[in-house]
Amino acid sequence: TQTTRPQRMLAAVQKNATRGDPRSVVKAIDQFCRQKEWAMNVGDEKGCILDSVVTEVNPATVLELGTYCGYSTVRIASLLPPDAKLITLEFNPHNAAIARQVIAWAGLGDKIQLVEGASGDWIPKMKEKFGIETFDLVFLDHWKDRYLPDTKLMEECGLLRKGSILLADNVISPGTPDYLEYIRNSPRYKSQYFRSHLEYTKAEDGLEKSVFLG
Ligand SMILES: CNc1ncnc2c1ncn2[C@@H]1O[C@H](/C=C/CNC(=O)c2cc(-c3ccc(F)cc3)cc(O)c2O)[C@H](F)[C@H]1O
Ligand SMILES: [Mg+2]
Repeated sequence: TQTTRPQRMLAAVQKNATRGDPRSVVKAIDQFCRQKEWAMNVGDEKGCILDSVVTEVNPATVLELGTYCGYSTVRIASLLPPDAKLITLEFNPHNAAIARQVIAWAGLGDKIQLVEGASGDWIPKMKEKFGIETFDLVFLDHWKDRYLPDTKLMEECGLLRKGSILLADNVISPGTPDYLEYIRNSPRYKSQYFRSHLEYTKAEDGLEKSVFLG
């Protein structure tokens, strides 16, 4: 029977990456996507920008919206300090099942909490379910028309503090026009665009980094 792309991506990790070595997992996925099949991971070029933001913020609490197969989850978690926690939300059960295995292969299971469910349902429960006060870093990479409503929801739920960083993928391709318009014009954020390319292609894309000013 036919396999899915996430299943083929996981097979590439299990074949080419070393257990317990997150960077080899990242490398195996990038190689798969360059040589075999394109997939919507943040990728190696934008991934370097992601790495530099994670390293600069050195977050104790991270929220990722949209796990997919866990590429950016592993990339972020591999750079976190010892007691840091990363919560990643994924509402497609098949994607979640693949991502759990990618995360396990990388040996990062104790740093990452993958929650199978929708951001809209889980953002309001972060405090009561996970004892999270606020997030130091949020990586937005789920449905592009949900970036803005979920950002407003995080504000309303008090999950952002003065200095919290939002990092949004795909603000050019596929694009998140309503989010960009809001975040760049709101007096509550200071934003910066990091120009790059759509993963594994020459098309333009970039990451928008925004600091919540409180
Ligand atoms: C809405 N709330 C959600 N809660 C939990 N998990 C969710 C939620 N919404 C989606 N998910 C989960 O998050 C993932 C969705 C990622 C969507 N990503 C993209 O579409 C995306 C698209 C391109 C792209 C660019 C050009 C082109 F020609 C074709 C594609 C590039 C990118 O880097 C992307 O990230 C996952 F699949 C979904 O189950
Ligand atoms: Mg993306």
